[in-house]
Amino acid sequence: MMEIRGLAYVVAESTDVQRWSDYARDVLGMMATPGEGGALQIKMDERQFRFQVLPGESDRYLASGWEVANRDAFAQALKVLDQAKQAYELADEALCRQRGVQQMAVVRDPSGNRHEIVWGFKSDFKHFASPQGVSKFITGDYGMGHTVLPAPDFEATVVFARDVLGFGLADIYNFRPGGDAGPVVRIHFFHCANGRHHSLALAEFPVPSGCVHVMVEVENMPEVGRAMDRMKAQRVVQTATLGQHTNDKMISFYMRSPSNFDVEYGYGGAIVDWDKHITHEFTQVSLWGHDFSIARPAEPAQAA
Ligand SMILES: Cc1ccc(O)c(O)c1CC[C@@H]1C(=O)CC[C@]2(C)C(=O)CC[C@@H]12
Ligand SMILES: [Fe+2]
Repeated sequence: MMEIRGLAYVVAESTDVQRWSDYARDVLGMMATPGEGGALQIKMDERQFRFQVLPGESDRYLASGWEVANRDAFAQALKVLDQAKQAYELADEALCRQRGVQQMAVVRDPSGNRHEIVWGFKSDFKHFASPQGVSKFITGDYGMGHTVLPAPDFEATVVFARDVLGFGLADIYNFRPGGDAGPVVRIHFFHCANGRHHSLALAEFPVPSGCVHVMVEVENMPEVGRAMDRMKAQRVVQTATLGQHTNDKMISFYMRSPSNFDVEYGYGGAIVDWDKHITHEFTQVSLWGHDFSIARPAEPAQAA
């Protein structure tokens, strides 16, 4: 078994790193500092970064960083990859230095998403002091949050998440974008070895930016409200209204990021005891709120 402890970081590509820097500081309330080779380090806790933004030709999501506990757990992860006959690359020293880790194995899932399995993060443990006075982000043992990735090759990608990366299925949502009678788009929510309800979700549709959204969590409701005010003040596009999810009970809103995936900004995510959890299918996205239609283009008119 591979034992992933949490989502360590995400990597994005940007044609305008300054825009990401402004977004991180002015909207997310995180610290942004220039790193090596024009990379931007976005800090939300005692780690050097949780978002790494690389200058490039496009505005998209590049990779998810998954952390195992130590060298032994990493060796075990490589054993799992070998046994699964899963192709992987060990990152060279330069890449390990850029991400600030001891070792990294890079794999692509069947839908083409890049996963970086890492151990041994490097940090100066510099205090996180939010430029917007955000009290704190919920990270630590729970990882930095969750990521929702496109999985057009759904069956194979779900098997990869479960049998290769070792994620457990928390619950299932069969999304019917066209209404109750319409076709089903599956979304599976996966947990790793922490109490966060999901660290990864796989959605059965392609996404040009490479990611549906990344969720970050703050410690109280006022911080969510204040983030909404900053989103408005900076004219960032909101993609869903405030609401509360049925599965993880998170109260959150959604907005666009400069790399064209969304950021879900939330509070109050449930902490799950996996020995007691029962996997199920839920049929409502939210207990209240979460209007995703605010940013969706209108249905194209039927051709005559
Ligand atoms: C359903 C759900 C539970 C917990 C979450 O953290 C969460 O983000 C979601 C929503 C998943 C999904 C999405 O992110 C993109 C827009 C989607 C497909 C919808 O329009 C409904 C469900 C949404
Ligand atoms: Fe989410």
